[in-house]
Amino acid sequence: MTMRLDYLSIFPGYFDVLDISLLGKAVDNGLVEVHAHDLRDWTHDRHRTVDDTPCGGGAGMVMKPDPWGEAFDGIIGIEPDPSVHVIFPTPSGIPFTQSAAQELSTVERVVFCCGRYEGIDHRVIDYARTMWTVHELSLGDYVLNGGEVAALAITEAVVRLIPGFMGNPESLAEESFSPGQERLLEYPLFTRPVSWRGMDVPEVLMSGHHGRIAEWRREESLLLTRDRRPDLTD
Ligand SMILES: Nc1cc(-c2ccc3ccn(Cc4ccccc4)c3c2)n[nH]1
Repeated sequence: MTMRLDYLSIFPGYFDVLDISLLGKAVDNGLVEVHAHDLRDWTHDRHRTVDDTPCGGGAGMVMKPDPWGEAFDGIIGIEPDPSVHVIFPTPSGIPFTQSAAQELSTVERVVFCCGRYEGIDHRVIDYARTMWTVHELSLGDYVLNGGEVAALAITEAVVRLIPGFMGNPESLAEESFSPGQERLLEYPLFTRPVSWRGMDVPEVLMSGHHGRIAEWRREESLLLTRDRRPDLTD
């Protein structure tokens, strides 16, 4: 199946990068179809206005609902369709996780709504919820200037899980946060040269003793996880 990805933003150029590298390959082999749209194409005033002052006062500007509604009508349609997944990256969203990426990788159509300013008029999200399957997602507890970078990160996490996308799917299965993997951080990786600037690859990895190597890797993962992500060891 081909996944269709749409991006609505006042900076559609952010998504030119999707034509490069692995994602570009996914586009070439028909796994995904990418369409970026400029929200200002659905404005009608001379200044192509997309924002206004917040009702109730407060700092900054809020994105007007009208352009979003007209863009939805033009890009998605006016009939409800729960098979369409609409994603609003937002600092107040639920944390985006690998399991959410896993679920989204089976969806046929995803529309990213990338806000700017202080955010989007809430009626836009409320309207979208009456029409499609909506996800308000946060990338983490840090503040971005808009939804575009979050949309790119979510896209990469999702598209790489589409069957047929990654050359060797077994490498996906081994990754941290993959289903079935207990949530451990990745052990340290090494490759040739064996000695580099006075530092050697741990001998066990050169021993050819697969049992000992697996044991060393597990121990390293446990130590790293306990040290950096005690929250994962609950
Ligand atoms: N995880 C995550 C997501 C975002 C995010 C997503 C979309 C938007 C749209 C406007 N902003 C700017 C903003 C900054 C602070 C408070 C409110 C809005 C956004 C930030 N930041 N961090």
